[in-house]
Amino acid sequence: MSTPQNPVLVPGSSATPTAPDPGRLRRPSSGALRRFTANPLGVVAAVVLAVVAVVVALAPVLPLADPDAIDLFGTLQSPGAEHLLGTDSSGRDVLSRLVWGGQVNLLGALLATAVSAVLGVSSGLLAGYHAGRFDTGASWVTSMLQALPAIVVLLAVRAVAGPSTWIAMTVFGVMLTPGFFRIVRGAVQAVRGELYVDAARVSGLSDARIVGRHVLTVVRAPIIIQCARVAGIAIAVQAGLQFLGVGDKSVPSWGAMISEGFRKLSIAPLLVLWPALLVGLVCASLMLLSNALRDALEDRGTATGPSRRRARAAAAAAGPATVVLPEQAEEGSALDTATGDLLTVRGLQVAYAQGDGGDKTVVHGVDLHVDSGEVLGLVGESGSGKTQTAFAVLGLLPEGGRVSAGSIDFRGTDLTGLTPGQHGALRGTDLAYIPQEPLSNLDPAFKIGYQLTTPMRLHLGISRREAKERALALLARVGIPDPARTFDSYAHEISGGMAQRVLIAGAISCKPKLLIADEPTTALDVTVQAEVLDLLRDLQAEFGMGIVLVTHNFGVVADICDRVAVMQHGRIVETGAVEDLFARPRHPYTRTLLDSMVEDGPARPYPFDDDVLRVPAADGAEAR
Ligand SMILES: Nc1ncnc2c1ncn2[C@@H]1O[C@H](COP(=O)(O)OP(=O)(O)OP(=O)(O)O)[C@@H](O)[C@H]1O
Repeated sequence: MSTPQNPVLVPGSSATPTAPDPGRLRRPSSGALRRFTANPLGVVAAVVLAVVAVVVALAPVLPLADPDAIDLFGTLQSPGAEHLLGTDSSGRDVLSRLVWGGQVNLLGALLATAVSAVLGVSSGLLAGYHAGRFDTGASWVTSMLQALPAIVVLLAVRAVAGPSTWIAMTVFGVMLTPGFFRIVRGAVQAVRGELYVDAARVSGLSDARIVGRHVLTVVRAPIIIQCARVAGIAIAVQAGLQFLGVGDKSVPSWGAMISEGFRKLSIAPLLVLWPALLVGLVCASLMLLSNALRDALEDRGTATGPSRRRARAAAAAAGPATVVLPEQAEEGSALDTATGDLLTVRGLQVAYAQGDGGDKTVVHGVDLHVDSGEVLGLVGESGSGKTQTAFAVLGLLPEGGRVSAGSIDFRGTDLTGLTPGQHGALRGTDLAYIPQEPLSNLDPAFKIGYQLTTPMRLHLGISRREAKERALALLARVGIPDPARTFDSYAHEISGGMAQRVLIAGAISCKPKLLIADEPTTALDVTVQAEVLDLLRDLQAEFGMGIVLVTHNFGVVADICDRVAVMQHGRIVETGAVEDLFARPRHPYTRTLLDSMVEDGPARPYPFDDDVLRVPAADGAEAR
């Protein structure tokens, strides 16, 4: 198995909120609104911003004086009935110029925010989700942008492109891209390592859907917060440029008004007060709003605990309740060329590209065979290559891994010749997977019901209501005592055993032809282990599917498997019917594994004859 990944978190700073722990976040809900309205500072800030935005937007229809009308006989007037906030050194109405100036400043800030959000979020999503060269290139570009002094760049742009506020704010938006990029990239990298994302992949969801469904949910809150912060920064910088006289002087602006008021400070101190007050008020409100949003959106309550991938252990997520959909399941088969055999693996090699240009082969010429309705145990100690073999069949080898030789014949089609898209179309339908860590394979941001019904609706094109009915039926079938309640629960609200049943429900929902279960009981306590094995056995009999059960536990093999293949160092060293192999293990490695099982004791009593089970213990005495 590969090394667990740690989430890449972005260090917090005034302009850069930390990327959230995806395991901690849940979907923004009405609770977020409640938390937000409970924060008086946030509410006041939102009201202030709303009032300013509405007044500025209504400038053309409000009964305001012409902001550019010069009155040389009425300069520097104090506030009065005719000019509520007085006049400037050219006799222009200050209130009118403030309101009209807001259009330039607020729209400029909006432009900068939109540019930086669109560029930063899209590049962050791509870099975080796909990594590789784009990540390297985008990280390099954003580092370079961060190193550039924004004001100097904006002055240079002014010199080259003229005083246009829109050009300046577009460039400034590009310069603010790294903030969004780093937040999103960090969050996506953390989410990408989550098992529930692999689960979604196995359930047949496309990358775009996975990003939309699992990834954007996690980064939504920090993006909103960052938007508020960037808008505040853009207003402040814009006003600063206008103050320096490098803005567009043909239209009123807050910065230019501050500049003029500053020059007349000794004779008309109020002139600087109004625009400075407005800039301060808007910037402070944006900051307070972003803090309130952070508190409201990121306070999701109960933690589910860190859940990091155990290599690429992907899980079968959800599909339709095929207990009531046998005909669709048959039609849903992506392979039309079925033969009598289900899975035949010949000479399978899995290799990983190494930094020195060479290959590291981790699976060496594995041969396997599984018939429909047969349960094959794939046994071996940790690192023997069981999971790599299973992932090769699923088409989910981790980055850098590939099938370097051999064939995987699944119902008459060689899976090694399929494109990733074709292989993906089989996952969640003909091929299903049950993982080892059930809770980690459920997205903490979504209710169980949503996770069950979404792939169901995708694969079968059924309505939300129909999908719910089928999901409830399926939950009942796998032995969930209160399906409706579990349907409406989050992952952290159910036990590990229930989570495993939910995943089994998802895995069998498309009536798969082949189910690969990777140590499906390891994370469960002994009683629940037995129940889950019983369930698997019942479902296998009911659906007639083939099962490959990856395990290191011969007790589990004895409990449920028909045949067993023993792996060591990436090779199958022995294979045979379970009874034969238990009675007459031929390979020394198999004997060692059996001996260790005998010492530990079986998971529970074997389902077959006592005589068969007597295997020689290490000291030569018979043991079971
Ligand atoms: N991403 C990877 N890059 C290189 N080698 C890898 C990678 N993932 C796994 N391996 C190697 O492949 C070999 C087989 O690993 P695999 O995960 O199949 O073992 P396993 O039998 O499933 O063990 P476990 O029971 O611990 O999961 C190991 O030697 C492991 O180091």
